[in-house]
Amino acid sequence: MAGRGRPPPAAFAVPTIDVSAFEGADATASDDVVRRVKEACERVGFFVVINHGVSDARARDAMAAARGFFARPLEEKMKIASLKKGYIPVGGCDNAVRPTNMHEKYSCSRVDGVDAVSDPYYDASASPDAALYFGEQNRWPESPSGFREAWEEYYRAMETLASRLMRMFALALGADAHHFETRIDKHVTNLVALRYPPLDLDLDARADADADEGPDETIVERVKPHTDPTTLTILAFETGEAGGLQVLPDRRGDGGDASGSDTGAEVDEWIDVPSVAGGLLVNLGDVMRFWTNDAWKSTRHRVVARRETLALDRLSLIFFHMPNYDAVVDAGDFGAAVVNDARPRKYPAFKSGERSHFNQLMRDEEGLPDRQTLKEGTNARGD
Ligand SMILES: O=C(O)CCC(=O)C(=O)O
Ligand SMILES: [Fe+2]
Repeated sequence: MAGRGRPPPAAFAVPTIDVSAFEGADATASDDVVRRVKEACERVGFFVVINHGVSDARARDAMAAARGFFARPLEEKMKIASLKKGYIPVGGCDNAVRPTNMHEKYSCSRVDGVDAVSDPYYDASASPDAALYFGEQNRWPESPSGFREAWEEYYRAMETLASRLMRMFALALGADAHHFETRIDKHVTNLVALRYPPLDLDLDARADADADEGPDETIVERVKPHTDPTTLTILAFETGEAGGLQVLPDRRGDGGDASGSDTGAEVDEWIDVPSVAGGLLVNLGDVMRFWTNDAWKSTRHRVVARRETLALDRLSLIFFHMPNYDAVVDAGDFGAAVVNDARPRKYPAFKSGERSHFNQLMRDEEGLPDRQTLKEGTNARGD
């Protein structure tokens, strides 16, 4: 998939960042990791991390467990059906971002700490917010055996990695490394497995034989263009390859090039996400975009199948990191680093939960058929 068409200008390529030196003995090397992460966040909002501290086996085991679960009979899977925490079959829910006939899904939320009912934050009877996030328990498949353990371990590994990334972000924004700690220590993150079955479609019947630079009829969107509502999202792919995941860098505004050159104005093409052995793909979501007053990108992405990948049975494992639902997202936290004469303040502070994927309020206010859907050329994201 990579290598189709022209390579993206360097400013928009998805970089690979070795994060092993972060918080290590060599302060200069650690600073360098932060500098590279900052650059990626400003330019493209996507990067691949390597030497991230999550063993390959963790991801492999969680993937294998998901694959094993999806292979179970439908009646068995439906025993743990749930829109929020559990199974959704192919065709099982109305979702404008992910066409529902193109995937089945399993998800869980927090695996530790949520039983602390003495803390009203977790007590579903204490507030509508608590009920929204903690009114339902995770639903674990009975088979394959070891599913729950594999997922819990992976979830914890993702929590650790997300916290590390958030420390990098804090430093990159000129704040104390622990700035986000009290805003994410009760996070409401979902871990989601999406299985996209092979598609039985005849693309040639839809378009001319030459599909290479072709119009949209030559591809099928397994996931439509959207931004994530998250702080950050961490993706792993079963084959190690992104398999059709593409990004559309934002060419509005400052174009993403810190040098002020015009590369930003040139890109209007979807860019294939590179495959990097042992890498995990990280992207910023809307929460970080709001938190940085648009200095950082929450970049549109989608998943496509082309003729040669229609038969691919694709599996992705996605950690949609969301802060505490009561965390205040305020660009003022970072002072002149993100709010200055050249970049006047765009958003009032808001509580993270007001814009989360479980919350339908913004969707209505923004007139969206789906809260994640972006309409070209409009302020559909609430700005
Ligand atoms: O499955 C994937 O690779 C990405 C899906 C995605 O972007 C999403 O669900 O937000
Ligand atoms: Fe996404």
